[in-house]
Amino acid sequence: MPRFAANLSLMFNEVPFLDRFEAAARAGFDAVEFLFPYEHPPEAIGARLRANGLTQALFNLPPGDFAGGERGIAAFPERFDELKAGVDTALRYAEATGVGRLHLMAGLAPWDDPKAAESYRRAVTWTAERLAHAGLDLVLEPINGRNMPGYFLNDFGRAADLIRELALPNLKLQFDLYHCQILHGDVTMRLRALMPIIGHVQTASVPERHEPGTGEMNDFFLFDELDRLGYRGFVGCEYIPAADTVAGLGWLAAYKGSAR
Ligand SMILES: O=C(O)C(=O)CO
Repeated sequence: MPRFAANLSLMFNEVPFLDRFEAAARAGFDAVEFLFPYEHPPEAIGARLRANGLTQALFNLPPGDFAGGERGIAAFPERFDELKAGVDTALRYAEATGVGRLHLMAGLAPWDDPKAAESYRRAVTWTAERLAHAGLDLVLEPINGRNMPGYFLNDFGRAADLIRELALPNLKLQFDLYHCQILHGDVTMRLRALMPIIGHVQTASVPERHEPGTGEMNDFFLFDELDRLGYRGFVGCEYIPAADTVAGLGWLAAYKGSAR
């Protein structure tokens, strides 16, 4: 059975961020992920992880002004120095949390803009090499345009091509089952084709981005498929609970009960 990580940016919003670690552990999770930790000191995050026996599965590198609408800066050549400083910041959090992989967001820019494309390649290469020295993977995630209009990396094939072309050993794909279904469909076949380069998986129901098992996909089949394909990483539960987070965890109990 895959190892599920609660996404603390979307789940357990009933309590303040730092209290979500305990809430996730009490609900039965042994791993967590979140978008950004940067409003809290690294030591505070590390302490919550340790106090609750949790593993940090993933978080994102600094994305620019997220509250102001930015969704990453890697595609902007004039932001390269800021990106490099952000990597240093993220590495302090990586050390405090023991995380094994970080996600680099691209930004809102057209894929066919040559300046954006060149900037993205340079940022990805530089960041992956920097993270390699710290023993970390870098993951890239295609994101659908309904949730993030104008996002640069909005195609799984393009992401896979870039990862294969750069051929950096610690550069991998973040495969969100939800984004894949919305962007392309045929999720199982894409999992099979891309498994050798997948470094992290996320899940949510389609179309509402709620609990797995509540939408158009057979999420349990996909979780079983991850096992069949030998995936040993985490599955981040990056979904918006339909109501109360804990009340909505019936899907996890049902899946655990059905899994061999
Ligand atoms: O928006 C998403 O799906 C993300 O995972 C951003 O990191």
